[in-house]
Amino acid sequence: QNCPFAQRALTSSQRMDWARSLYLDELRPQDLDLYVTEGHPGFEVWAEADVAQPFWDDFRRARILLAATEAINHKMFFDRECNDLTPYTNCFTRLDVCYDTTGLRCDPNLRYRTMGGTCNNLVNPKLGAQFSAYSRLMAPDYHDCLHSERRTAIDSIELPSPRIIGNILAENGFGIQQAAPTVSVLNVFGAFCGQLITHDTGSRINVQRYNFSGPGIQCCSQYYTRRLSEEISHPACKPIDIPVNDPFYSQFKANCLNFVSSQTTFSNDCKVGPAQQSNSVSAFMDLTIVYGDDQATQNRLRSRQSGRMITNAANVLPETPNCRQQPCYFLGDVRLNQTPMLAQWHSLFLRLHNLIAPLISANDEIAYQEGKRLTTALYQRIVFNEWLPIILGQAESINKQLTCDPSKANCGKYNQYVDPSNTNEFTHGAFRWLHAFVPSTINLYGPDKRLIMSRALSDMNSSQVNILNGNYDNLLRGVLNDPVNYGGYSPELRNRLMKDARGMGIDLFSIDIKRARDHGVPPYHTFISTCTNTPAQINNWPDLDPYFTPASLKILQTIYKSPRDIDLLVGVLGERRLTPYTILGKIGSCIIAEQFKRFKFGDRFFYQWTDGPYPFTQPQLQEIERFTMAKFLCSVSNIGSVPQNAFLTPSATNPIVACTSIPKFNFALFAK
Ligand code: HEM
Ligand SMILES: [Ca+2]
Repeated sequence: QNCPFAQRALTSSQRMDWARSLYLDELRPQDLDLYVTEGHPGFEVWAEADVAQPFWDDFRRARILLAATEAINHKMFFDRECNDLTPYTNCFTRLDVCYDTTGLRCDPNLRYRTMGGTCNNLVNPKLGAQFSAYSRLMAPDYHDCLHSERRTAIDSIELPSPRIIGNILAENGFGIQQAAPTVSVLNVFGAFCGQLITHDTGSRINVQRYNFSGPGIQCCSQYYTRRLSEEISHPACKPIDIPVNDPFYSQFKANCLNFVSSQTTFSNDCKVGPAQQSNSVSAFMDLTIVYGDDQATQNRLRSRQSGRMITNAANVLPETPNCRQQPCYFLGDVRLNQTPMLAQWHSLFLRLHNLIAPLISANDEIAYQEGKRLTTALYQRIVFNEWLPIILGQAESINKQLTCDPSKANCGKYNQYVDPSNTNEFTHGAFRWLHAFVPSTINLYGPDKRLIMSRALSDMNSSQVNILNGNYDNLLRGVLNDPVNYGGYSPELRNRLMKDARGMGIDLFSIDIKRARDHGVPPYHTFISTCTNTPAQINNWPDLDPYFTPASLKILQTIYKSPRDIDLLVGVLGERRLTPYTILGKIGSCIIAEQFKRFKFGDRFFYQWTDGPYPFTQPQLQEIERFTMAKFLCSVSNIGSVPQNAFLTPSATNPIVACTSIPKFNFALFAK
């Protein structure tokens, strides 16, 4: 290949200069007061988890690679369409800074998944593994082709502030169309299942000081009255502007919301190019939220007796006093203390594991590994066969081979060329749409359906250990009974999330929109051609008629200058529903279905595969296919009765059934 600039390959000191010019990972000690401290709204988000040294080194080298790309870009090659680099990337591939995947020796016959997801894909053992990059369905849309935020299609001026977009949408219920109330709809329990899958497969982290775990970066002045000037703020700062007349924040005179760019890393093909964000957990649906991504976490969680994992006296989750809100729980994922509903989902799997493991073997190691394998299989089974048909619609889910009956239909097979990574468009775009359906209040009901407690979302996390330890079944009844919220992002999430003592919190909607822009997620219209399989030209507002109702289009026109500007999530929230009963439209369901295809066909250890190194036997597989969420809940709680389909609100078509009428899972088939 002709590499016209090869002789100009960057020396290591030049690369360091560029890295310094970006200045993203080191700060002077005197800048320390720029960090968020306890008591700030959103402290929980900005105070980051520990990152092990080798990953820090990766992050730093990735910045150098990006700096090199930037230098090439400025001096030589990109056009405005970001096209020109592609033919030359091979000239720059081995900048000797990428991690070495050849150093990973994978045993193709290994019976169990590795910690953190390495060696699942034998062609590229890092694909989908902890700390690899989020992948993409489309080329990123950065204004400078590399890392800066997208701008309007019309005059290349900044897009409207996410807060202003949120304020307009809030007045219009976020454009969300109401489902027919006469049928069962997704319940709160089902919404939090989405969050569980999210946390299993994705976790971006903010840029932080190099090799330093502590408070996160602050981009606004104290009390959030203004953004810090660029000279004194951290280069990773991208604060969100709040209008002075904001209906909520004006009472605090707050004009700035903290926002820090995500940590970037090497692209999965290790080539020069635009910024790629790091995913700090394994992207596989392998229950890393329960078992952890690394050996140290796993060791901390195992009891070393009959394969069981440790738990607290109430058999909810292990507790620790060493946390920001004391006491709190711990398990495989650090985010579990966000709400009792999320913690409870973790607890359900912990209980299931502890029920299964001792029945498999008396040998601790065998019981643990086999218990983990079966628990993970049962999780995949309920997500693909019960949860997805509700989210995507039964027909779509079957059509895409996501939901299937292995004894009757062709369920497809593992494909090593399917990239299992989590895509930016899914995690930082479409899948956050369920945030809009989280209710503002959570209710707890006793066995006699009596209301026992009703709590605003923003008041729950500080006392969640009390709530969950004492009210396990009451909380479960609440989330199973109550429907999701159809009014759009609730004020609890838009104003009071992780609030400070004054009651001022952060705005999840603004963060979601800003995050997608920070990650280069392209706007809504770019997905139309791919998702509809027909070339679509979206140049004028009427071109969007097939995708939005006239009322929704009118709102969008008040927000954006061009139909080519619409943030992906805003489009997904407002687009026409596929059927009156689904909560997604064409583009949203297309992006989500594509991701679940990757989670299934890109996972060498997916439970249905019969040709892997260690498949389930036919009788075992048949028993797994008989597992349901209702059976799961009856096995690990004392609620006594459940909605037949536990992800849907009870109704005439989804009656509440007694646990005694549900056949038990035959664990004997799995004994070793
Ligand atoms: C009370 C409920 C919830 C709260 C308070 C919450 C809060 C958050 C926060 C603070 C973030 C990080 C935002 C950022 O800095 O970019 C986040 C990320 C995310 N949330 Fe939620 N969330 C909730 C429920 C859900 C649910 C039900 C879903 C269902 C799909 C969901 C999906 C996601 C996704 C996909 C991400 C991105 C994860 C990643 O980093 O890979 N969340 N959420
Ligand atoms: Ca995982």
